[in-house]
This record gives sequence, C-alpha cells and structure tokens, in this order.
Amino acid sequence: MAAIIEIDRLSKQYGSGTKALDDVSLTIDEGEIIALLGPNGAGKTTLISVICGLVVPTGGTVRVGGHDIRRDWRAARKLIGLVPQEIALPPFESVMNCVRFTRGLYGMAPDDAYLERILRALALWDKRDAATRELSGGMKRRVLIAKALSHRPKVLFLDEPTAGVDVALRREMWEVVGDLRREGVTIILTTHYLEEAEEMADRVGVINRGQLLLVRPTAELMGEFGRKTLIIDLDEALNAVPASLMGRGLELSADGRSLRFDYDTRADRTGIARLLGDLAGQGISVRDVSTRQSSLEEVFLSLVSEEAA
Ligand SMILES: Nc1ncnc2c1ncn2[C@@H]1O[C@H](COP(=O)(O)OP(=O)(O)OP(=O)(O)O)[C@@H](O)[C@H]1O
Repeated sequence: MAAIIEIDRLSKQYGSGTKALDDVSLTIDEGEIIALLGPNGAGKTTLISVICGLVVPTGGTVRVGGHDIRRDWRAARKLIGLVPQEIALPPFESVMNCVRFTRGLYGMAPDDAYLERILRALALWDKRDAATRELSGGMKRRVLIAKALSHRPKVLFLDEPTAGVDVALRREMWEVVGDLRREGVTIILTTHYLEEAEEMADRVGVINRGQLLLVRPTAELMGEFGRKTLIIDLDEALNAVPASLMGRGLELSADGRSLRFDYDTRADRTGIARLLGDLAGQGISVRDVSTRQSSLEEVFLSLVSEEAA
C-alpha cells in the first residue's frame, strides 16, 4: 500500500523548553486507521499540529502525499482535514453555511451536492438549516467532522473525537469513522480510550513524553493480550512441578500451593482439559482454579511506567 504520511525524525521543543516530540518516525499507509495513545501531555496534539502545519517543528521532516509540509505546505494542507479537540463553531451560523464556508477557505469551488452527501452520512442533513447553537454536543462534533471533510481530504485527523461523550454517542462516532474508512479516507486519531483504539484502529501507536514507544497492528497486540493465565490452587503444597508435567510451561508458586499455566484463548485446544486430567492422574488434587488476563490497559500502563522509571 502507498504511504500517505511519512514522518522522519520529527522533534519539537517549545519556547518554554518543553520537548513535546523527540525523534518521532512513522509511516502511515493510505486507507489505514491509526490510533495514537498516550497520557496527558504525551505529545499527541503536538504531533497532529505539526503534520497539519499549525506548529513548526524544530527538527525532522513530514511529507503528506509526497509533499513536504513546510516547503510545499499548500499542496500538503489540501490533503488534510482536522477535527480539533475543542468545539468552536459560530453560534448563529447554519450548519450548511459553516460547512460551505470552510470549503471556500480551501479555495474549492462550491459543491453543494458533495456537502449534502457528507451531511447525510453524518446524520446532519435534517439540521442543515439549524443554527449551530441549537445542536447537541454530539451533533456539534459531527459538524466539525463535516467541516474537516468539506474539501474532500485524503487524510482526516481526529483529536480525541469522543472525549467527554456518552457511550451511545461514542459508538455512533465509531460508525461514522468506519464509513469514512470505507470511502478510503486515512484516519489518524488520538484517544485516551483503549477500547476506542481496539474497536477502530488497524494500528496502535503509543506515545509518552514525546517518544513513540511502539507502533503495532492492533490485531497483533490483541493477539498478545489474548493470552490468559490459569491459576490452579492445590490442596497440598508441591516441592516441584512433577517430572511428567515438565515442558508444559507450568510454573509453581514460591509456597508450592499453586500452579500457573499460560494459554492462548483463541487456540482450538488450550490444553486446560488435558492438564487438569493429568494432574488428577498424578493424584494432585485441585482446590480451585481461576484465570487472569492482561488487558491492553495494563500493557499500556506498564509501557508508560517503564519509561518513567
Ligand atoms: N504552545 C505550547 N507552548 C509550550 N508548551 C506546550 C504547548 N503546547 C503543548 N505544550 C507542552 O507540550 C507537551 C505535549 O503536549 P500535547 O498537547 O502535545 O500533549 P497531548 O498528548 O496531546 O496531551 P492531551 O492528551 O492532554 O491532549 C506538554 O508538556 C504540553 O504542556
């Protein structure tokens, strides 16, 4: 797949001395959805702002559709739509006029047929003549998306699209993003919600203190998190894992009273039934079994705290 965004060794140090981006490199392919995860102040908004030409980097380069964002900013900007974190709309303007106006800012000829399509897709067509102050918070957010799409960008940035919105609305936003992807729009979103990244993104990038700690396909990450641990509490303590059960990845606790067994939840055969059968065959009686699973949340937190250490 062709690369649409190429970020090479990007850094940004603000005048205050804060290093918001530290040597970030990332290539994003056309049509993919990538979620950037990271705690407050990690540098997510700065990264988006640099790509969109709103913040000047102190080092490195960014190309959008092959155009350098600094030397060739006009061509790069045309390919980009940005949905900012803050909702700011002219309160007395109608929805349709807002969207028309934004399209005009990009120097594009009027195209009401296209704008109708996006307003319909965003379930705003019925509200096209309403003043924006009459809309609910969720509708306002969708107007921001309509504005960002008004010039038919190839790349859409969503900066915390569902911050502070309720569960139903969050699901609705996810659907909108899914529809955009089907249209071939590349989407980069920032979020604090791991569930959101899981639900929508092809790849997840974790940013902390200006550094991109990892970028991995979501399915691959989820695959890792698909691993579970079975904890088997024993009636009587063992001194060691029985020889006949060696090589199965069993781990005995320090007090000898429980065994841990890692398995893949998605495997056809997890090996649990056989293991329990074999334990019984060895005359080892089991008092209780429980499972635990590390979530994306835990892995994310451990990554971020390792960095801080
Ligand atoms: N205009 C600015 N001047 C000085 N420092 C800034 C400016 N904008 C952001 N910063 C600092 O840069 C760092 C990264 O901020 P940024 O807004 O990019 O983080 P973020 O990951 O988007 O956070 P959040 O999740 O809270 O939106 C923070 O330490 C922030 O205080």
